[in-house]
Amino acid sequence: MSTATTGTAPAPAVRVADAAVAYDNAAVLSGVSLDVPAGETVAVLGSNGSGKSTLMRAMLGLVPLSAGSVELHGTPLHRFREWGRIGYVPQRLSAGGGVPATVREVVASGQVVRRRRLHRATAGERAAVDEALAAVDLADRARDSVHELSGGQQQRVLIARALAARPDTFFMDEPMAGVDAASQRALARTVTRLSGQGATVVLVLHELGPLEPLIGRSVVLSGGGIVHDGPPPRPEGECARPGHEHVHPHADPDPASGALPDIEVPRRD
Ligand SMILES: Nc1ncnc2c1ncn2[C@@H]1O[C@H](COP(=O)(O)OP(=O)(O)OP(=O)(O)O)[C@@H](O)[C@H]1O
Repeated sequence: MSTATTGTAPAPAVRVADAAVAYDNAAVLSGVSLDVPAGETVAVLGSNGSGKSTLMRAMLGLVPLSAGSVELHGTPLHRFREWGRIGYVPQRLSAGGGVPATVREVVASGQVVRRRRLHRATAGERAAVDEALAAVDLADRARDSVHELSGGQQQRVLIARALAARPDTFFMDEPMAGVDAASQRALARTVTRLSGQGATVVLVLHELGPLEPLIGRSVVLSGGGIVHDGPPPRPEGECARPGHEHVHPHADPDPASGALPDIEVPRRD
């Protein structure tokens, strides 16, 4: 596995430099810059429509930049070829045109990018699929159609699909959305394990939830740009009470960093 280097320091897993994205000429992001060092776990937070998914999709070249650049592991996106290193968990399972697919088939499809050409799965690949299914507690549903699964279970299938290719850099877009509490804890354990193994994990989240102990850095989007990049804002006092559902930077220990807006985080049940 190669990692491009600049001098002696390894290249960041992700480098976004002065990036802008517009849909139909309407700016969604502008002047966004951030580095995610290899091995780091970062949460991207922000209110609905603040551009979290757009930023993640831009990091993967799934939406075009109108300005700026993105590098993955030191390589400009347009030249990046090591897609086997990348595991992407999109926000939700696409309808898929009603094509019947078993849970196992969908999970195994995550390995296609690893394969040079179509061939029967090797024992190692089958083992990786079994491992991924076990990691999300769906081993007993492997033969079922994904369409029979609940939304939360389908989300776990997407996570298993990303795990099956054994990438080292994960992009997860709201992996907790619509996932029951037990699955959320299982996912938190999975992310903890990946992080412990040195993986880079970029998560779009509405709230930190069970992932909170893992998140040392949060990037908060608002008004098309980054308004906070550092330790996650911690709720205190009134805002720490159960049912209080927003994340915002409270007493800022560093007055020089300026005032930061409240970030409303709606509950998603
Ligand atoms: N394909 C698209 N075409 C046009 N506008 C889009 C498209 N995708 C997103 N947008 C708009 O861009 C803005 C940012 O959307 P995005 O999904 O990135 O935000 P988000 O922070 O991930 O929101 P949410 O928390 O609701 O998922 C929104 O105003 C959205 O309506």
